[in-house]
Parts: sequence; C-alpha cells; structure tokens
Amino acid sequence: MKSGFVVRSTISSWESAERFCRQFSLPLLDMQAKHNQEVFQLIFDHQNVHLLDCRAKKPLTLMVDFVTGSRDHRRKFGGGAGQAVAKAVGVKGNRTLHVLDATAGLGGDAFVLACLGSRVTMIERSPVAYALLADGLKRGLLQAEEAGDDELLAILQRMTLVPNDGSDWMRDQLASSDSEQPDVVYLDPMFPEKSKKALAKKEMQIFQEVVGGDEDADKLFEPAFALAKYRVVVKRPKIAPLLNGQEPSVQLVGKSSRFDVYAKKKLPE
Ligand SMILES: C[S@@+](CC[C@H](N)C(=O)[O-])C[C@H]1O[C@@H](n2cnc3c(N)ncnc32)[C@H](O)[C@@H]1O
Repeated sequence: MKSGFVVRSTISSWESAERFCRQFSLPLLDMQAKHNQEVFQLIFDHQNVHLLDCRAKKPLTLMVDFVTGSRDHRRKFGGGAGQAVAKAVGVKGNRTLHVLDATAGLGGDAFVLACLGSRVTMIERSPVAYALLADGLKRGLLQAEEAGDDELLAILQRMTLVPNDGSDWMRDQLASSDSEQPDVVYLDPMFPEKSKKALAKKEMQIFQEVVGGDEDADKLFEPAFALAKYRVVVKRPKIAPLLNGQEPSVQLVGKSSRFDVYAKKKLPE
C-alpha cells in the first residue's frame, strides 16, 4: 500500500465498518474523530462505501457502481464479445467460462466478463479495493433485486469476491485436492509506472495512489499458469515489459494497453 488512509463510519454503518476493520486489523474512527490529516478517507455511510481524496477543494470520491453510469453503459452498448478483454479471455457465443481474476481491483474487467456469461472468482488483497468492490457488489445485488432487473441480478450473482493475495490463493488451490480448476486466469496488476495518460480518469489516479504499484506482480505468473485449464491472460500498459519475462503465445495490442495471452490448451468450442 502506497498512501495512508483512515477508515471512518457513520453510526448507521458502524457494524459493517467494524467487521471490515477487524478483518484487516485497521482502526475505525467515527465521523467527528480527529485524525492525522491522512489524505485518503475510506467512508462507510448509509448509502455506500467510498474513498475520499481530501486534497482538492471539492473532495474527489471513488466508489463502485455496477447499476448506473459507465459500467451500465458498457454493459448495454460496449460491444459485447467484440471487446478486447473478451477476445483475449476467449468468451464468445455460448462459450461461458469460469475465470479467476486474481487481481480484481474495482471489478471492471470482471464485470465485463460476467456480462458475457462467465462466472468470475475475484481475488483482491488491498483492503481499500476490497471494501469498495464488496460494497459495489452488495449494493448492485440489492438494487437489481428491487428493480426486478433479473439480467443484472444474474450477472452480479456470477461474481464472487475473496479477500486474499492472488499468488497465495492460487498456490493453496494447487495444493488442495478438491479445488476447482478455473478455465482462464486473468491478471491485471497495477504497473508501477502507469502513466497519467494510461490512467486518464482522476478516480483511477487516486486508486493507484492508494493501492500503489504492484512491484511483486511477477510472482503471480507461475501459479496462474499452473492453475489455469486453458489459458492465462495478462493485461499490461502497452509499453510495459512482459510479466515475469514470459513470452506470450499471442498479443492483442490496443491504444494504451495490451493483452498477453498464454495458451495451454485449445478452448472448448
Ligand atoms: C490495475 S488494478 C485491477 C483493475 C481491474 N482489472 C479492473 O478492471 O477494475 C490492480 C489490482 O490488483 C490488485 N493486486 C495486485 N497484486 C495482487 C495480488 N498478488 N493479489 C491480489 N490482488 C492483487 C491490486 O490491489 C489492485 O487492486
């Protein structure tokens, strides 16, 4: 974790904030408590969990929303199986896969894959990212249910979030006799020098500031390749070196990022 943050909660959300803080051994402050002027505040309130960057006059807010805004727009008009991430993972037509997203972040890519019918197990180690994503999922499920949006409900029900380190989790799966082998392992660790251009959105810039660069990203490759049934897909900024120095079978190169595909076996039709 690069930057410090404090966790605050209103009385209405105290119980869930307390559970989260116990899980990650973090102190919890109420909204009035004085703190050491941390720039970032993770706030639990009656509406949602959000990250606040207090530097600007008008503080910037980051939260996860699967129901409205850009993710909803991408779900409806984003190009479906023609999107680069879908092509790289191999989702198409009736081929639905079980994808392990071992670096879930804010669940953007996982949501795209779940929209296309995949079941996605998401692993996230950063407490801040985990809190934001868990809240987005929970709120999304509630809102979809209330609105009677069965399609969105089914999409979100295909997404499961686990708080853990991806390498450790995959190694545990490899050591366990009754684990389920994912069809595809998807990796998108934060590149330490992701340029501001690659992180065009202000919200993503503050996310990177809090989570930091994933300097140990290379460690993910070996267990991912051992665990995946068909392929490993690595998303990287276009200019970034290969993960763990491994040559991919295929590269899909976009404007600012690329997908490196490491094939093990041909995907089922
Ligand atoms: C660039 S973000 C992923 C963005 C994600 N693909 C999305 O669409 O929202 C990278 C995330 O991977 C997480 N991460 C990096 N290494 C990890 C590891 N070994 N285990 C679990 N999470 C990891 C970071 O905490 C960060 O939240």
